[in-house]
Amino acid sequence: MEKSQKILIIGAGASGISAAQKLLENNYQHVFILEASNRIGGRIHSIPFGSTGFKIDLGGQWVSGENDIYYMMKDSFKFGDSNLTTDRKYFLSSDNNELDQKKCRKLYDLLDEIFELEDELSKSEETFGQFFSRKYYERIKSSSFKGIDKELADKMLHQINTIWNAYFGSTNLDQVPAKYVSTLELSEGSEFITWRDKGFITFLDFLNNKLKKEKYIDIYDKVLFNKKVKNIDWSSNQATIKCEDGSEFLVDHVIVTISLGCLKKHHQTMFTPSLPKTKIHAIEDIQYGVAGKVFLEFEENFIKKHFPSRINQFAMLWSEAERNELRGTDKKWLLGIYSFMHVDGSDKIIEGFISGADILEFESKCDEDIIADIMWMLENFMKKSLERPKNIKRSFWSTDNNFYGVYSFGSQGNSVYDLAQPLLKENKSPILLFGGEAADEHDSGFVHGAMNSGFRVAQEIIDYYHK
Ligand SMILES: Cc1cc2nc3c(=O)[nH]c(=O)nc-3n(C[C@H](O)[C@H](O)[C@H](O)COP(=O)(O)OP(=O)(O)OC[C@H]3O[C@@H](n4cnc5c(N)ncnc54)[C@H](O)[C@@H]3O)c2cc1C
Repeated sequence: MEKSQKILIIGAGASGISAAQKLLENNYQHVFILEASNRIGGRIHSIPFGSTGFKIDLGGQWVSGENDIYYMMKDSFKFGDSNLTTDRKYFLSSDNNELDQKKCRKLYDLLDEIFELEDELSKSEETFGQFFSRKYYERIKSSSFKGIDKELADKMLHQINTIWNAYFGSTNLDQVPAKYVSTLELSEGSEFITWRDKGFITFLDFLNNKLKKEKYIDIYDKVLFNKKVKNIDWSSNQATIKCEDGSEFLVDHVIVTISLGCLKKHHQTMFTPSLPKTKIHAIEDIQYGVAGKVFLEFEENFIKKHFPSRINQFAMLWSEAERNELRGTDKKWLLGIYSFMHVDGSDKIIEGFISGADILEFESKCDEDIIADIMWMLENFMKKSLERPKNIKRSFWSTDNNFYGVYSFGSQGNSVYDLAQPLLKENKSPILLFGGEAADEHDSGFVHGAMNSGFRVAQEIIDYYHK
């Protein structure tokens, strides 16, 4: 049975494509997507890089554990694994001393150990920054850490903080409540399952191909590109959507999947009438983070050439004095790089993941300056002159006004639930529905959270008509 209701989805990211797939699969014929940019994927952005055409991911990259995406695709796609384990990570210091890697790894492992204190985290009134550093210094007083000097411990704490900040998108771990961390659910299996040379876009292509096979419908044909929505008038029984280019649409249901960053920035002008107080409170309460990535392609396998065998990731440990010195310069963004890692399936590309506070500095510099800063740092830490990369590619999530950042974090109380609630007309018809990663109660921040939020909003419409 074909269903005639007009459904408009705003945003062609993982959430919007998943919502469209489910609705089209359920015979809703009049489904279309307005997308502000000229591409599918949103915060999934897989692009060919370097001389081999290998696809890197500037946004969502790893399937984090054996989650719903993994199970959906494991029989049809051969996943890889980045194997970013502690025993394959190498730590560098800029003074002349070779660091004792065993000691470094022992300290580094506290990253997971303290994270696993779920019960204590859930009862704590501290920020995660306070909780983590308190536990960290308590732990290293124990006899098993005998012989580890304070300076090394301080350097490692900075490295671990950088990783956590990149993970949450925070600029400072005092933004993250300890309680919130206790609510995070990790799936079984590696957190770094990869798409090898294909990129995360493979997942959206998979959803599309599934529908093409079942219903002969191409979801991508349903996307209208370069349509930036300016206003959604939901005062009548149907909603009127106005785009920046002057086009207008009259529909029965609107599914909003734009990033929390966009909602924070635009909700006041985007909705007529304004959103209810609980929704606004949720938008303001859930935090939205920043982070970045830089990919470098070298002539040779950089890690293999300069590090012991089996190493696939290296990190810079900065002393407090070095950090203070760098903070006064335009190179301060380097302090946010938590490591450079190999990219599964490519020998010549390395990837740096950058957290926080100085991301705007990173995004505002030109490629040549970014390379110069990185080479300055690497030569300083590795104490030799190094070959320059032949290609660079990096992300600009924070300054891109279709995103304003990377992912949501730190919600407290009922905010995610409130954000996810549909807004109903008097006849109980859900006129405004809210998807997007930030509106997923279990896995916000992740692609599988975005996917599930898309399936959820589609189901809300299906259920309404089913009743
Ligand atoms: C650097 C980075 C690394 C990440 N790493 C991982 C990872 O390894 N694993 C993982 O699972 N997740 C990761 N994520 C998170 C994951 O990518 C996102 O949670 C997910 O892709 C979000 O999907 P979405 O559909 O909710 O939103 P989006 O992908 O943001 O989709 C929303 C779409 O709306 C469009 N839009 C915005 N405003 C308007 C408007 N006014 N009108 C019309 N269209 C508009 C945007 O252009 C966008 O295409 C990462 C994200 C980033 C940025």
